Amino acid sequence: MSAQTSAIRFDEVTLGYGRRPAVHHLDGTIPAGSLTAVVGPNGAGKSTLLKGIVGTLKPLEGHIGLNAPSSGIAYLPQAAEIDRSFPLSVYDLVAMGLWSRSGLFGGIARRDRTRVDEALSAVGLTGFERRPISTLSGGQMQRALFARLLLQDAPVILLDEPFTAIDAKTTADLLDLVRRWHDESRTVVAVLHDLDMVKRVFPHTLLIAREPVAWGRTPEVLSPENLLKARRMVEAHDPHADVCHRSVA
Ligand SMILES: Nc1ncnc2c1ncn2[C@@H]1O[C@H](COP(=O)(O)OP(=O)(O)OP(=O)(O)O)[C@@H](O)[C@H]1O
Repeated sequence: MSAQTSAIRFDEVTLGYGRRPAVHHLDGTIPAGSLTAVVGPNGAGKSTLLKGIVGTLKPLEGHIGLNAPSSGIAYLPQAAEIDRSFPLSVYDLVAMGLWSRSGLFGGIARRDRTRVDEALSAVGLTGFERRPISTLSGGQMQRALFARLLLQDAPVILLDEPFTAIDAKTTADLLDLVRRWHDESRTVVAVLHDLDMVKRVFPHTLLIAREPVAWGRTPEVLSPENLLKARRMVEAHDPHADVCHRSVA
């Protein structure tokens, strides 16, 4: 897949809640097959950005173009947004990854059962099939959610803080899956706070602080000057500001 093909394109996008912008002046592309980290201080708009790409949040202004149908996006929200009290077994949670192909009532064929078993094995959860998800540890739950992503088989994968409060072994195992997706030329975008991990694993980074601060190759983006600028921009942000109509430079 050509690195020049765009998977996601932002045209002067503003995303927000009500009329309050959370992210604005977003203009640029995420190339197909790229592995991009989204970093920035708390409240910088990282989760908002992913919601805009998934389509659960419509832009207040501008346009987000996807080079794939919305069913071609697999999205892992922050752990806090996932309701684990829902009475669901690990097997059923993971098998939900097949819905985009089988449909809600399509039933699971024998071949699909093998695929669910393989996904569970790939994340080290063989033997957990019948466990209610409410009984899983945080790390086991994250493994199950990655197994579901595996089955979704999507060309674009969005991960919101996938390794927060996850131990080193689980993080290493799940990072291997991220690398595998990248090797398979999928487009992966992950919101992360661990800058050492970003430098080690993610070739491209978008640093945001309510608007892009820097976007490009990770070593240049994560300069001390850019990180300081991002922190200051978030601190200086006026939470009551309305949509701003700055013209594009
Ligand atoms: N549902 C909502 N309604 C109103 N405001 C919201 C909503 N969700 C987020 N915000 C606000 O939008 C801004 C950006 O939030 P967002 O969650 O995107 O930041 P973030 O960079 O992901 O932060 P963190 O690193 O803390 O997860 C914040 O000021 C937040 O309070």
